[in-house]
Amino acid sequence: MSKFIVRGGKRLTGSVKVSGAKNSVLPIIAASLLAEEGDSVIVDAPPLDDVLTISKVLESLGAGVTYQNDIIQVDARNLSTCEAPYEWVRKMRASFLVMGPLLSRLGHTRISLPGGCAIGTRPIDQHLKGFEALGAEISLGQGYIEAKSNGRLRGAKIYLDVASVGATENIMMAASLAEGVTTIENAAKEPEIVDLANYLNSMGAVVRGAGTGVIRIEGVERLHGVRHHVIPDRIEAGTYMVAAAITGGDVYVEGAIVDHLGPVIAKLEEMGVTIIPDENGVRVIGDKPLKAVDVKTLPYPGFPTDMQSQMMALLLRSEGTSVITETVFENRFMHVDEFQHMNAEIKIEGRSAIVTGNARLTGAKVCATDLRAGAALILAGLAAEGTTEVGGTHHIDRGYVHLAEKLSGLGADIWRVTLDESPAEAKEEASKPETAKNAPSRSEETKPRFQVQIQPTWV
Ligand SMILES: CC(=O)N[C@H]1[C@@H](OP(=O)(O)OP(=O)(O)OC[C@H]2O[C@@H](n3ccc(=O)[nH]c3=O)[C@H](O)[C@@H]2O)O[C@H](CO)[C@@H](O)[C@@H]1O
Ligand SMILES: C=C(OP(=O)(O)O)C(=O)O
Repeated sequence: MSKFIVRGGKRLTGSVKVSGAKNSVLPIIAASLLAEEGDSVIVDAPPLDDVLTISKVLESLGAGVTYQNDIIQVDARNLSTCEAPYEWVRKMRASFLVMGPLLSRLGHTRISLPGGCAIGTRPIDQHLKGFEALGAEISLGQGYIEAKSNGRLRGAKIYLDVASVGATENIMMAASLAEGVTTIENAAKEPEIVDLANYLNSMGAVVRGAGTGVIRIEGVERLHGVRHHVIPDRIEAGTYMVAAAITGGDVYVEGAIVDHLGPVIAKLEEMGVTIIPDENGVRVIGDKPLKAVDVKTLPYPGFPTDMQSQMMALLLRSEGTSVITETVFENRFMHVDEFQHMNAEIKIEGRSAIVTGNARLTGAKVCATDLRAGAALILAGLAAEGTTEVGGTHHIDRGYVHLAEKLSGLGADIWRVTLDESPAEAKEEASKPETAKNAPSRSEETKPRFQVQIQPTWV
């Protein structure tokens, strides 16, 4: 077990490079299961724990997976089973994204039910509704979902009750090998959907309209492996933009795609942060007092729920009172309690949080309740007086590549320590994959973690 130690008060300056997008690479790796010929080569794959998890799911299905220098290579020519085991699916909800590819390629799949998590119950009814519309028979039992089709899936018109990112992706992948045309109405429009559609199209699929509310997929008989570059992570980019603003700094976020960050940039500008975009990234300068603003999370192109907690950290430092309304997940204010340990004044009223600005944040021992909450606590720590200790680092490792290193590179006083384990933690450690278990001590995050831990068994 480890934690991040942050000593606040440093103004961040310099340049930080954004890694490949977690939420793109996960469905793209899953989609590689559709390639019956050739290897899939995925470039700019970030070395994250979630990437390891989905790779392990693919290996458990019989695919060959190697990882080196941010490139994942998948050989899915010969799959040995259609069953994705609990052991890996339980670690990460996005593992469920293998269901669409397996169903359409093999006509049968059995996957452990993904659980709820700290941010909400996260049902999968829209995924299943889509598979059923394509002709699959779905059954549930013993914690598993089974889907079977009699021959090829058949194209259908599917209206999603919620514009779910995962359901749109799963249905797009399943429909790519179906017979005939599928249309997804009220589809999610996130940039990661467009990245997946581009990937599928270069594999030989015919997907049109990704990025709009209606996606049309013309099924084909076979797909093949291709080389693909993953888009930069807009949430990681947004997190560093907030890091610059919260420390009154001047940071160039290299690789940030301005078009993907519209609502984040709009809110930062409304607060008085200076944003200077160019073709390779965006410069963020916190040179003025911060104004309070209201924020409402929405599906893309609205303000991303994955930036809500980081924005809350920043609003704590603004002049005035702000209201944050979370409309995407029903339980995504768990970080409020943790912020309160740092002297923040925040009141929850239904789906809104009333954030009192001008907080004199003080360092405290806090715990990441989910991935973005962890990042937000670190951001608050950067602006707090004294030392903040952020536990629950396994959440942060799911989605941020070398977070402490990147922030240190900007002048932050942050490092990582390994703690002695209690018996319960040792048990949890024992259930981790061998590669992670045998990892060298993470006494300080000075080395690329993923390569140290994972490469030996993957390559
Ligand atoms: C790996 C990945 O890409 N994760 C992202 C993805 O998660 P994920 O794909 O799980 O999120 P969804 O877009 O599916 O969820 C959005 C909302 O729809 C609901 N819902 C979803 C599916 C369903 O079948 N029924 C249903 O009711 C969810 O409970 C939630 O309230 O989009 C979220 C919303 O932008 C982001 O926070 C996550 O970072
Ligand atoms: C909620 C997130 O991811 P996931 O859907 O993988 O849990 C996130 O990236 O903030």
